[in-house]
Amino acid sequence: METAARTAQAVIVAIDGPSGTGKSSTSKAVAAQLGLSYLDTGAQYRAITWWMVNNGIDITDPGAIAAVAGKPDIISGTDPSAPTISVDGTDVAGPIRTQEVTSKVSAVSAVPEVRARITELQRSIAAAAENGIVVEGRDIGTTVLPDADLKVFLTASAEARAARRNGELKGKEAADLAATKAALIKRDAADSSRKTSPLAKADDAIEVDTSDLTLQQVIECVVTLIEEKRAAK
Ligand SMILES: Nc1ncnc2c1ncn2[C@@H]1O[C@H](COP(=O)(O)OP(=O)(O)O)[C@@H](O)[C@H]1O
Ligand SMILES: Nc1ccn([C@H]2C[C@H](O)[C@@H](COP(=O)(O)OP(=O)(O)O)O2)c(=O)n1
Repeated sequence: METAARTAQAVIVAIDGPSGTGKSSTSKAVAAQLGLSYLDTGAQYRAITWWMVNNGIDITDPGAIAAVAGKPDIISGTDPSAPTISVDGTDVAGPIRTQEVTSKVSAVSAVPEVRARITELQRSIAAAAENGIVVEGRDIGTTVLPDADLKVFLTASAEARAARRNGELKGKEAADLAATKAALIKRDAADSSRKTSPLAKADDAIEVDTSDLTLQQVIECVVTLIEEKRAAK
């Protein structure tokens, strides 16, 4: 895919970190405030996982996953005020957030053929973003966009992350704090220990612990870091 002609102020921002550290909320708000595109790469891995489940693929069999990894057509809308995700023309924004998909996404996203496919998609979306883009995930700074202008790695205590996730689930699905925390820790361990592009902080990423910060403080911190990068360009 061709690289779009970029505006002078275009910046590529990579935001990585484990679940519940504030990647999505921060990235969306920062992108909206600065007029950048926004890409939720976790939603893409969730979308391919949803497709595997929906098509009866045995997700305990990496060979079976690899064989069909190229089949689903995944399209991400990158407007931060209304991000979208579809698979083969179906809007899957809701179905990709179920506990079933959440419990299976680490296994699917560990398969190298899945990562190669989704990484290529992510790079072409970033290359087409004329005004720049905020891309959030697990391996953006290390693997997908190693030349990003700014890399941020968000962290937070498991307690803070579980409490945030439970706040979202309340009323929808059973929300037991200990169970949420255990599931988060299990997913972090799987995502950090896989062979192909695991969850990791890039050497040149700036680490921000969000445990005791409000969302607004994290947003302001990232906006300031981007403005510093833009001024130095
Ligand atoms: N600094 C923060 N303080 C309190 N709540 C936060 C903070 N950052 C995010 N949240 C809330 O925590 C939940 C998870 O945030 P999200 O952005 O989805 O994290 P991630 O994308 O890293 O999984 C959301 O409900 C969000 O509003
Ligand atoms: N760049 C990425 C982004 C997500 N993944 C995988 C691993 C994650 O557990 C799942 C889901 O990511 P997502 O960001 O939606 O998860 P949370 O919002 O943090 O719960 O996808 C990945 O392997 N690489």
